[in-house]
Parts: sequence; structure tokens; C-alpha cells
Amino acid sequence: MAIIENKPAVEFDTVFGRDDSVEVSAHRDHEAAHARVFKMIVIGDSNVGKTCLTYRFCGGTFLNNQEATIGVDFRERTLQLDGESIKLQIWDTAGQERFRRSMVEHYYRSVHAVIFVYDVTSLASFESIPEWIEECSRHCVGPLVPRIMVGNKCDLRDHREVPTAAAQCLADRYNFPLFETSAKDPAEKEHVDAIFLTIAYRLKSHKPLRLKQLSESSSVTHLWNQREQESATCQC
Ligand SMILES: Nc1nc2c(ncn2[C@@H]2O[C@H](COP(=O)(O)OP(=O)(O)OP(=O)(O)O)[C@@H](O)[C@H]2O)c(=O)[nH]1
Ligand SMILES: [Mg+2]
Repeated sequence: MAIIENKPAVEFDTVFGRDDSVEVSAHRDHEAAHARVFKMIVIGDSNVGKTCLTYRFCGGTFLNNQEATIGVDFRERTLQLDGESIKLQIWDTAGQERFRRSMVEHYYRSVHAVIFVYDVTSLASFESIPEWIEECSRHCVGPLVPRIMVGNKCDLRDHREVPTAAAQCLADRYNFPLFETSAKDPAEKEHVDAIFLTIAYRLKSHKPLRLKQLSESSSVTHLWNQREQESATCQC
């Protein structure tokens, strides 16, 4: 099966910060190789900033001139949480129907956590959230799979269309944590980290569903084959 992809498969594999020394790099390789791996998907309308958010978390910077995602982009980051390595394998999905149609089943297969993203300057993107949640349920993502809701582009204060209170109301209805942030604003970098860390800590306390290590070469095909080999969490 072909994966449509418009950027390198895995852009960053980070253990808190960067250092070019060989020793540190070798240590990171070791840590990453022994990490528990969790698959997380980022879902929401096109243009809400899914790619920029995941890039900010994995790469630490804002991605300028980002084009619409086609199919899926993979990013990874390895975290040290209480002395344990946790690798988050983040599936940055396409928001445009025509770019996601053939991939939807694969997005949800064996997923460990879901992040629903809307744009605080787009009421339409917020109003779509229940549809994304519904799609997620249709694909048999179990109730124990952690989900969070993220309102992005908070830096565009004068253009806000989604009040925090309305978003909190929706989040409460589904019992999701809500975060509002900006992938663009450098001052929000730690807040973006906190979003993913929140999920990582939730996952860490879960029984690992996957013990296999990812290969050093994280090509799309290889990742894909790994996913295909795993038994799905879906019980239907
Ligand atoms: N002002 C501002 N612009 C942002 C922010 N995040 C993303 N953008 C811009 O919003 C546009 C869409 O960002 P993407 O990350 O490509 O959106 P996406 O959700 O991945 O879109 P699809 O791949 O089509 O699903 C780009 O022009 C980004 O520069 C943000 O926090 N603030
Ligand atoms: Mg994208």
C-alpha cells in the first residue's frame, strides 16, 4: 500500500534539547531504541495548524509557509518521563477530505491517543469538532483512549471567533481536557509541550500495547509495516 507523504518521514527525535556531541547523540539513540512507543493522531479541519503544532513540539520552531498535508506526515519525539523513555509517534493527518479519504482507516488503527484541533479564529473549525469526534468513534477508538481538544492560533487575538467559555463547555461535554495555544508564538512553546506531555503522562500509566522497538531507520514504509503487523486495538 502506498503512503502519500509530502515531507521526510521522521523529522526529529528529541530527548529534551539538542546537543551535537557524539556521546550525547549515542545516548539518545540508546534511549530512543528502548522507549515505549505510542501512536498519537492529530485531527481537525484543514488549516487549523495541526502540522505547525506537531512541528513546534517535535522540532521546536514554527514552520513557515506550510502547505496542506497530503495523507499523513509522521513526526517523533522521545521524552524522558520519571526516568522512562517514552516515544511519541505523532501522525499529523490531512484535514482536507480529498487528501485523507484513502487513509482514514489507517489513522485510527491501534491509536493510543487523539488530539482534536480547531482554530480559535474559525468558528467553523470549532463547530466541526463534534464531527471529528464522531468519526473517531465510528472507527472504534475505545473510550479509554485519551483525547484532548486544542484551540490553536491564540496569537491572533483580534480575530478570535471561538470564546474560551464555549470551547470549555464543549470540552466538558465530552470530558476532554482543553488547551488554547499558538504554534506560532514562541512564548507558547512550553505550553505546546505541556499539551503533548499531558497525554504522554496519561499513556505512561497505561499498559504498553507495543513492545517492539522501531528500527533506527524510520522510513515511512517501515513505520507502516510495523503498524500493519500490530494487532489492532479496535474490538469490532
Ligand atoms: N497566526 C498563526 N498562524 C498559524 C498558527 N498555526 C498555524 N498557522 C498558520 O495556519 C496555516 C495552516 O497551518 P497548518 O499547520 O498547515 O494547518 P493544518 O491543520 O496542518 O492543515 P492541513 O494539513 O490542510 O490539514 C499556515 O499558514 C500556518 O502558518 C498559529 O498558531 N498562529
Ligand atoms: Mg497539515
